[in-house]
Amino acid sequence: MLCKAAVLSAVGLLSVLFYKYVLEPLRLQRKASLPPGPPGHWLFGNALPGPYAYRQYANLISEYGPVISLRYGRRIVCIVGRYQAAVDILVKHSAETMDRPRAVAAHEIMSGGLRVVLTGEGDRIKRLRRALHAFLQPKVAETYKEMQAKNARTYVLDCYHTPGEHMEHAKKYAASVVISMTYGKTTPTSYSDPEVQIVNRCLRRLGAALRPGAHLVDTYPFLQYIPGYTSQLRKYHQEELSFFRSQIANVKSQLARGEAESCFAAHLLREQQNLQLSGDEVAYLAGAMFGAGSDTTASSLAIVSMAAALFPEAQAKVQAQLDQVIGRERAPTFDDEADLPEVTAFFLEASRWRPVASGGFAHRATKDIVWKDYVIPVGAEIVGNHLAIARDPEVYPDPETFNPQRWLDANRRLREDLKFFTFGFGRRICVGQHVADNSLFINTALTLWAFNVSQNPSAPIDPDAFTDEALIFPQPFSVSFTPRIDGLLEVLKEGSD
Ligand code: HEM
Repeated sequence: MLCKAAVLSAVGLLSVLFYKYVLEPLRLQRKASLPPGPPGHWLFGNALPGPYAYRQYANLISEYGPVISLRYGRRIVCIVGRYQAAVDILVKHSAETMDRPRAVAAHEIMSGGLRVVLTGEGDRIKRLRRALHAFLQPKVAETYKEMQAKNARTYVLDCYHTPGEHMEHAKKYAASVVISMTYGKTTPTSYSDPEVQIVNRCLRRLGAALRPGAHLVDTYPFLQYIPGYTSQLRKYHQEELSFFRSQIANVKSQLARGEAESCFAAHLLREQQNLQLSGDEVAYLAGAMFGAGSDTTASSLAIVSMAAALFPEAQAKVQAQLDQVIGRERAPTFDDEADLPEVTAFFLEASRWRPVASGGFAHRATKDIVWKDYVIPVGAEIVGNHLAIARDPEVYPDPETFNPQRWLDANRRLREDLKFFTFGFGRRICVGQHVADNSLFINTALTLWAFNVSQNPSAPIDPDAFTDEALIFPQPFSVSFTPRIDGLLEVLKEGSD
């Protein structure tokens, strides 16, 4: 009797697996309405892309059209690679594309389901984003400007003293700003600080877990129930959680002593009831700020320096405006922003030329989405490929050329009608975009005002040498920072008093 039941359960299980992993992929394969894409194996679908996937996808967009579809086993992935298609699919359908695909290893196990950037549609993401908005919306972002300007001056001084370490200085700037905002730490944060090293270790593990094909449990979630199979991933989660909890505990005791600086963690603790957040949601939300805001900003600053060195004529145009508006007796500040459209145009173009989130972050369709003659089926992953969109020749003519002037109108003012998706799409757009834009403005203005940034003739820059990660970073490169201001150190010091 027992034996018969066991056989029946085994047959039942095999039928379910056969349907899920053989019949369902075939059904999806036959769906004539999917956007076009390269042919794949009848059962397994397309081969995983290998290194520099974001470049390969951008090439497929040039070959097959603005939206392509690929199939990896049961997963359908649609890549959106042109501006208007991104507006049509990811902006106009933002309610149906705000979900994230399931990430068993990276999110459910390694992050305990708590990491904001990987959280799917539902009540939790609404609560988390509401809490983030309250702290990062444009009006509140204004209040960080003074701290950002102070750190930007330190960045310029650091580049002056040790130009060979300019990328470390960019990382120090970004880490200092985000840690000051999050935990209220006011002293500069070095990348070698133990706390930063712990967060970076966790982020590296996360990045590795997010690589397609990294963990079999993502394809076969039932594996997580095999005792011991995911114990390493669970250990990583415990390590990260206890670190995030310890940071919150520090702020809690500062609050109890009445010594807490005004910061995101203090705000979350004070408003925890209203925001309806659990203790661990608070810990992870604060911890996630570093992951989301640090390397993104640091990489963007390094790309600005790279572009300045590679394109001296574009740099000179910004400096001409800086000389005219600011002169050389004082340093630019946030108050000058409206009068310095060349500065903004320069960093907007740098962010388009080498988009930090080149591959884009995956969204997931919660309904069938009709686009032109195609249907993106419910459950499909939708990824806006920033690199391909940045190369859309209809929106950015001559897209390979670095040309900040494309962002300005005939009156040399910033164009209202030209946009790029540096910060992503729809209801998952980056919540830190205002803080990030402020960082880019003040650092670009101060750096190009203070220095002529140039290539080192003995070490020419390779403009394509970038890391192969979810957030791309330039490979180390050398630049010279030649002061253009007499008494630079004194002028910088005067403004900061
Ligand atoms: C130049 C710097 C930055 C860039 C290029 C950038 C880019 C992005 C992108 C592309 C996304 C994903 C959007 C999508 O899914 O479509 C994102 C999400 C996010 N960003 Fe940023 N970001 C930057 C700075 C920051 C900063 C400074 C913070 C916080 C202080 C921040 C916090 C976040 C958070 C919390 C999310 C997750 C939002 C969600 O999944 O709902 N970012 N960012």
